[in-house]
Amino acid sequence: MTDKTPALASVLDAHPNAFILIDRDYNIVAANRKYLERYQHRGKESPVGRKCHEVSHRSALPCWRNGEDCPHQQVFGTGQPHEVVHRHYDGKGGAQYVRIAAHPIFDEEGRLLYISESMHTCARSEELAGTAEASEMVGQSRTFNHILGHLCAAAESDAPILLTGETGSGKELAARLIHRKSARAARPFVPLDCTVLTQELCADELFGHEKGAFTGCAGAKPGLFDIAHRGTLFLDEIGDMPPAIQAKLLRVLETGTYRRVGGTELQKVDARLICATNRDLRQMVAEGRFRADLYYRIACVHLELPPLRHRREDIPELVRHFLAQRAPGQGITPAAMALLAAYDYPGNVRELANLVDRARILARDAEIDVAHLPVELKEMREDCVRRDPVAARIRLGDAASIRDALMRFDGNRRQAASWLGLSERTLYRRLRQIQADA
Ligand SMILES: Nc1ncnc2c1ncn2[C@@H]1O[C@H](COP(=O)(O)OP(=O)(O)OP(=O)(O)O)[C@@H](O)[C@H]1O
Repeated sequence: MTDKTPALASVLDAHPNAFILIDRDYNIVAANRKYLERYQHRGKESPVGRKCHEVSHRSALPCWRNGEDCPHQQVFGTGQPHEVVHRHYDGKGGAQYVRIAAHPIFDEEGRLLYISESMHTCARSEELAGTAEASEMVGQSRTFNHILGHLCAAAESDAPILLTGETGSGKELAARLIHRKSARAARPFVPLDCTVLTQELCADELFGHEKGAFTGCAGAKPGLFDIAHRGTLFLDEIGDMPPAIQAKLLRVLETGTYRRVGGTELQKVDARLICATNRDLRQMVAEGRFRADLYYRIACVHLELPPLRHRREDIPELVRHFLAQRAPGQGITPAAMALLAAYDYPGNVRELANLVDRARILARDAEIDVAHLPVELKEMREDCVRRDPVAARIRLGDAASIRDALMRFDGNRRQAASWLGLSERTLYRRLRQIQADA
C-alpha cells in the first residue's frame, strides 16, 4: 500500500481480499498488501500508478475494448456497484478466475472519484496454468466468464441446480466445478446417467436395496444417495428419467428421506442435487412428459451453458488446452487454427476435442495443419468467417488485438502470433502496416 495516510493503509490491508482503488483514467491509485503480493510482477515497479488492465489483464486496452464486461466502465457509467468474474494474470503469469466486486467511491459533493475493486479468487491458479487438469473449464470470453460467474455463485449455495445446454457444451464439467468449489468439495461427486437405466435399475441405483429385496439378490447394496451423503449427486439427462422414478425423486426432495428397495427404515438424505439435460424440460412439462412439480424442485437455480459457436473467442485457447493435455509440445499452424475457429460445432467442446485428437494422430509428431482436419471444415470456412467477425478477427488480427497480444506476451512475437492464430510472418507484416498507418 503506497498511500501516504497510514490509517487508510491499514484499513485497506485489513480487507480480506486483494483490494484496489482506481480512478476514472484506469490508474490504480491505492492497493492493499494482498493485491501487491498477488499482482506485482517480479522485479518490476509497483502496480500503483499503472493502468488496472495492464496489471491484471496484461492488456494495453481496457477490458471492455476486448469485449469483456468491464466493472470500471459499468460503475463509472451507472454509479452503481457491479460484480463480474474475470480471468486475471498474477505477477508470475499464472491465470486465475477472480470474482470482482466493484463499488463507486464518492466525495462529499457526491462526485464519483474512484471505484474500489475487491477480488476473490474463484479457481485455483494452478488449475488454469499450463498443467491443466482434465476437470478444468477453459475459456475467457465474455460469454464464458458470465456463466462462470453464475456457476461460482451457485457453488456458494446448497440449492438444487439445473444445467441445460446443447450436447458437449460442458454441463458435466460445470457440475464438477460447482461441487469442487462448494462446501461439499471434500465429499464424493456421484454422477448417474439416466438414459441408460430401466425403471427398476434406476430405483436400485439411486436408493440401493436391502438383502433379499428381489430374487437373486445376495446382499444389501448402498444406493447413490448413500454414496453421495454430504456430497453432490449429479443426475445427467434427467429428462430421460422414467416417470415412476420422477415421482420417487420428488418424494425424496420433499421429505429429505427415502427407503432402500425392500427396506422399511427411512434413510435421511444430505446430498446436493445437480441435474442436467439437453432437452427442453419446460416443453416436456407442457406436454405432460415431465412432472411440473419435480421441474420446479430441481430447477431452483437454472443455468444455461452457451454453445461453443457463441463463444468462438475461446476456441484457440481450448485447442491449446487439449494439445497441452494430450500431446504436449505439438504445435498447430495458424491456418489450421483459423479453420477450427471458423467452424460451427454442433457437438460443441466435445466435437472440438475430438477434432484435435484426430488431427494430432494424423499429424503424428508434426505440426497440425489444414490437411489433418476434415474436409467439411474447409468447405464451411469462408461462409463462417463472413458470418462471424470475431472469427475473422482471430484470423486476420486487427491493430488493437495485435497490440494487446504483444502486451500479453511481453512482446514475444511468436507467442502473440500463435495466440492470434497468425503466422509470425503475417504478424510482422501487419505490424509494419500498422506502423505505416499510424
Ligand atoms: N470449458 C471447457 N473447457 C475444457 N473442456 C471442456 C469445456 N467444456 C467441455 N469440455 C470437455 O468437452 C467434453 C464434453 O463436456 P461435458 O461432458 O461436460 O458436456 P455435456 O454438456 O455434459 O455433454 P452431454 O450433454 O452430451 O452429456 C468433455 O470432454 C469436457 O471435458
